[in-house]
Amino acid sequence: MKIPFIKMHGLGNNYIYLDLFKQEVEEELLSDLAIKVSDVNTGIGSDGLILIHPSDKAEVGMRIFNKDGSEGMSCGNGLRCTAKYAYEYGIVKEPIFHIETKAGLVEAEVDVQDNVVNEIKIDMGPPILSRHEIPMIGDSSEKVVNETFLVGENEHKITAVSMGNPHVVLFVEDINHAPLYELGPVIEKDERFPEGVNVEFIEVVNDNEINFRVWERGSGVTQACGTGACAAVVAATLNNKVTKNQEITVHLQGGDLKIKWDDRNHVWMTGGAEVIATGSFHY
Ligand SMILES: N[C@@H](CCC[C@H](N)C(=O)O)C(=O)O
Repeated sequence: MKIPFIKMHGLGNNYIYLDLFKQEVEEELLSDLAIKVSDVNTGIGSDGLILIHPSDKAEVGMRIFNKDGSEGMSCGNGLRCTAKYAYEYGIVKEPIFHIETKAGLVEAEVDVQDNVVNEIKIDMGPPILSRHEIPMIGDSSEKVVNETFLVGENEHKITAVSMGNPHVVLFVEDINHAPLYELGPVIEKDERFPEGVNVEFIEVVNDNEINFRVWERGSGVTQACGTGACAAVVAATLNNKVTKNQEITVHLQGGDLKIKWDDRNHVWMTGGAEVIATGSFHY
């Protein structure tokens, strides 16, 4: 079977995208297909698979599968790439439209010059802060802010935020020494997070800037995570390290995102998206 695809990235967070407006792929194949296309040696090489699909709730829908074949609920970088594709390939005609994800609807606005989408702003909606909704095991339904979290005998301080998908944020002094590979995979699979968790390390540079690294649930280290950058700004605000309702530049490994948690409790993400290649995957 030959499956037409487009490969796109948002700040280096790269996925194989399938346009389900033009083709059908059986549901039972999707998890395995994500694993196969992501393999850098025997596949195309990517952080996972994203489906751009017709929706009865919005102009366009998006589903994300991680590298290990697990399905995520949302993907910030994937949303910007989906928005770019939807506009440039004529699925939508207006610059403001909605995208359906498993976590709900988001609003996208594309900035277009000469029919090319340069920048995309997404209203990611309100962050979810109650422990049970993240979900994280524990007695109270309070927010998880600067909570002591034991890994073996070592104490860490965590803040947990869901942007439709679960994130845990840890503050570090120096981003270049963040224990990504040591703590990332351990916290991702910790039993206190029944659905697993994405793990972010952030260094607050000043009131307007954050340095960021991520270990993603189901994909490991990636160059960027859009929902993670939103969670990072929410966590930094909850810990009084940045001010609410102002735009924060998040420096990810693959580039910068502008994130704002506004007074209406919505998180806004603004950044770019790029096409890498098109082709057919032989499955
Ligand atoms: N890279 C994404 C998030 C992808 C899903 C995540 N790994 C999960 O399982 O929740 C982003 O840009 O947000």
